[in-house]
Order: sequence, then C-alpha cells, then structure tokens
Amino acid sequence: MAAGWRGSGRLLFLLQKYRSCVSLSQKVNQFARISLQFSTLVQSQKAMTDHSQTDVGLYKPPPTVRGMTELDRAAFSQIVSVPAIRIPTNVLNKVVKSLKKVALQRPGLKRVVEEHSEDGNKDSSEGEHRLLLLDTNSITSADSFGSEEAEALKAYGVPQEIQKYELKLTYENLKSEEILRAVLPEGQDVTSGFSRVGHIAHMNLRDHQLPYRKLIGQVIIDKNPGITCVVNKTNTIDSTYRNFQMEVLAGESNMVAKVRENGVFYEFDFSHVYWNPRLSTEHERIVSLLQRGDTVVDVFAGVGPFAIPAARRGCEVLANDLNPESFRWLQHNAKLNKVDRNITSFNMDGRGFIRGPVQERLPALMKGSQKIHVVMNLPALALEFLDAFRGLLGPEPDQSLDNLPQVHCYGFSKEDDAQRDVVARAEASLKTSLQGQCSVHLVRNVAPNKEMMRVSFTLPRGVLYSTHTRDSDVSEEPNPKKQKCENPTD
Ligand SMILES: C[S@@+](CC[C@H](N)C(=O)[O-])C[C@H]1O[C@@H](n2cnc3c(N)ncnc32)[C@H](O)[C@@H]1O
Repeated sequence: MAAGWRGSGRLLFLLQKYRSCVSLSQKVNQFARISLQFSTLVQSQKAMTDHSQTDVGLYKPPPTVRGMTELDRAAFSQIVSVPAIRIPTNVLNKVVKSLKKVALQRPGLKRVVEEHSEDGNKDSSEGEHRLLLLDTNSITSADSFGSEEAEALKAYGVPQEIQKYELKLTYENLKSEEILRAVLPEGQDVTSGFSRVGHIAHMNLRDHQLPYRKLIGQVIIDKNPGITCVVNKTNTIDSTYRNFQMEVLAGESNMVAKVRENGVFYEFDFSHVYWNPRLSTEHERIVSLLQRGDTVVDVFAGVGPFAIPAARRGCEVLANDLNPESFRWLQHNAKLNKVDRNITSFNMDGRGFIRGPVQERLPALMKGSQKIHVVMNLPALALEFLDAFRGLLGPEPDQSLDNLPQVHCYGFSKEDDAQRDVVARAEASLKTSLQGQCSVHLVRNVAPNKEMMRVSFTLPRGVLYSTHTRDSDVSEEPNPKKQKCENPTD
C-alpha cells in the first residue's frame, strides 16, 4: 500500500512537471518521457507486488539454491503444505468454477487431486470426493473465503473446512522470475526480460547478473516454448552495420532466425545484420502510406522490413544497404516472399546510392504521377545524409518534373525539444528551411532522455536544383564527433 501511495505521488509530480512545459513539442517529448517513467513505475510496483506475493515463502525455492551458477533442476524440489477443500465429485466442476479466484495456480500443477487417507493410501470413499488445492496467499483458514465463495459452498452443500495437503513442488512449477530471484544475490535486480527474434532470446544483462548468465540462459529456454537459443549482447558493436556482438548463453548457436512481421516472412543471420522487433509498428505505418505503382527508395534497407512489404503492395523498390550480409539477406527475403522482380537491390554507401542509381532514375520518376517515397532509417546518421540531395539534379530547374519525392528520415535526439532538434538538423543538411513543410513523429522512446524521431517532408525543388552541392562544401565536412554511431541497444 505504502508503495502504491509513493507511486501516485511520483505520478502527480511528473504530471505537474508536464503541465509546466511551455512549447507543444516540449510537451510531446515530456509526455513521452512521463509515459515511460510512469510505465517503469507501474512495472516496478508490479514487481513489488509480485515479490510480496511470493514472499510468503511457500512458493519460494529452497534457500540452498542461492548462488547456484550451474543449473541443478532437482535442487528446486521441495514438499510444501497447501490448504485444500474437499468437494463431492457430483458438484466438482461448479464449485471449482466458483472458487477459481482462490484456487492454486502454478505452472504444470493440477489443482484438483485425489484425496488420500492418513496412511497414504487412496481414501476408501475414492471417486466420491476430490480435493481442490487453494492458494495460500488467499486462503489461510476456513474464514478466509469471501462472501461469494462462502455462498457458493453453502449452495452446493460443501462444508467450509480446510485441510492440509502435502504437495511436491518442482523446478517445473516455478516461474523464471522466482527461480532467478532465488538464485541471484538477494536484493539485486532480477530482470529476465528479453527481445525475441524467431527462436533467439536476446538479453542485455547487467554486470551483477553476468556470473549467472549461463544459468539465466537455460532458465529462459526451459520456461519459454519455442526459444532454443539465448544470447547476451556484449558491450561493443560494429557501429557501421548496427549489428550486435553477442555471446551465446544457452542452447544451439544457430543464429539464422526466421521471423514474421506484419504478415511477412524474413530470414537472416541475427549476428551479422540489424533487426529490431520494436520497429514493426513504424514499418507498418510507412507501408500503409504506399499505393500500388509508387516507387520506394530505401537508402538503409537492412534485410528488407520496409522494402519487402512495399514490393508486396505493388510498389517498385530500390533497396540499398552497405552491409554485404544485409544485402544478401535482403535478396534472399525478396525471393522468399516472391517479390524479387519488384526490388532492385544495391550494396553501396547511402550517399553513393543517392548520387548514383537514384539520381539516374529520378528524372523519369518525377515526370510520372505515382508517388516517390524515400525512406532513410539509420537514426544515428541519416539526417546528415540528407546533404546528398543538394544539387542532385543540377543547377537548372526542369519545371516538367513536378512530382517531388516524399522523404521519411529518422533521427535520434537527446534534446529536450527533440522535434525542433531533428528538424534543425535536417535543415542544416539540406541548407533550406522546412518550417511549415514537414511533419515530425515520435517513433519510440529508445532510452531515458533519448527519442527516435521521424521527419517527413516533400523534398524542396530548391534542394534538388542547386549549385550548392554537397561536393562544393569542402569547408563543411561533417564533424567526425557527430558522425559517431550511438549505443547499439538503439
Ligand atoms: C537501423 S538499420 C535499419 C534497417 C532497416 N531499414 C530496418 O528498419 O530495420 C540501418 C541499416 O543501415 C545500414 N548502413 C549503415 N551505414 C550505411 C551507409 N553508410 N550506407 C548504407 N547503409 C548503411 C546498416 O547496415 C543497417 O542495415
């Protein structure tokens, strides 16, 4: 209860902080942060509640498992005494339904059992009665039943009497969080959360969890059907291709994942390419803007989560990625989804791609009426890559080419006003104002104080036709510090 009040107080404080923000964009950012902090608050309160529930001791594994680094499943077995109620078989189903809130619920455990006599043999009245096992957190004595349950018992003629039942609890009956809380050092955070990529569970363990990493990996496999490999991200990444370096904690070391996102199938080697299940909504959002016959230019395509669904929708796609492995899996996924005819793929640097194959095709596309969408999802750097469009079609505007491309460019921001920050960076690269001509979307909160944003706009004619090409900016090479990629978790 006290935790609940503390939580509400904190929420009130956060909301007051939100009200005091001045600009709309600040409010958007602040609101996103408050939502995150609030959800963290709710999660930690939930964790507290769960903890207090298991704290009664009954479902706690034996204390001897504390500090275990190699999983010994048998060490988790124990006999516990649980409350039970004796129910005639002719009303069993109805009574079990009425008592479902207070019945024992444990993975892999039957809650209705046969009764045994004192000597351990089956009761002589076998077949006439069964025992319903009850949850010790709800029922400790015959008086613990609520009024509805008590009424149901009376109506079915079941005596409101509690007896004890000796129950064998094993590793199989425990939840992963209960196992890890019993094993890891007391009082330290037990996070068993992971991202799922096909058969792979992808974890980001903290330092204090590392000595137990093999055991944690095995527990995740045991408790999550379909997971056959658990990896932990190690602290370094290949910052160019945005893939993680990882250690296999448990299970097979097969890194070729098969996933389905928004109804589309993908296969890829997770250890060599970028894949983030948290982007599925954004992928879908962009794809929903597309019409059959549109052209999609995907500058940082990865293994195809924009390109493949766009091609399936009937668009012509130019898809590029610098990582040879992403390029290979992109082609594989195009074939897998039978859209390889609609996708032309490239393995180039993004700027070279824009100033080469895209430049060649753009005039013809801009003469037509079907939309041209340019997608640039490399949030650590893409805003800076917009300079590649400057002077792309030369200095002389051709008025017959009036179908200007729509650009969807992603960027991370740690600024208080993330919206203003990403627009200002896009404007600096394009060397033109986008005021009133762009929309900005919060894609997701990546970390506390770090947002992934999308700026969408029609590429200004004055940018495409300009003497001010990127190549003429010798004195304006991007600051190498700014070019550095951000944390791999993003
Ligand atoms: C954040 S991932 C996005 C992949 C995919 N579009 C998605 O939404 O999941 C960025 C991709 O850009 C690629 N990349 C990095 N630097 C690049 C560059 N200079 N030119 C082209 N692609 C690049 C990486 O290999 C990676 O696949």
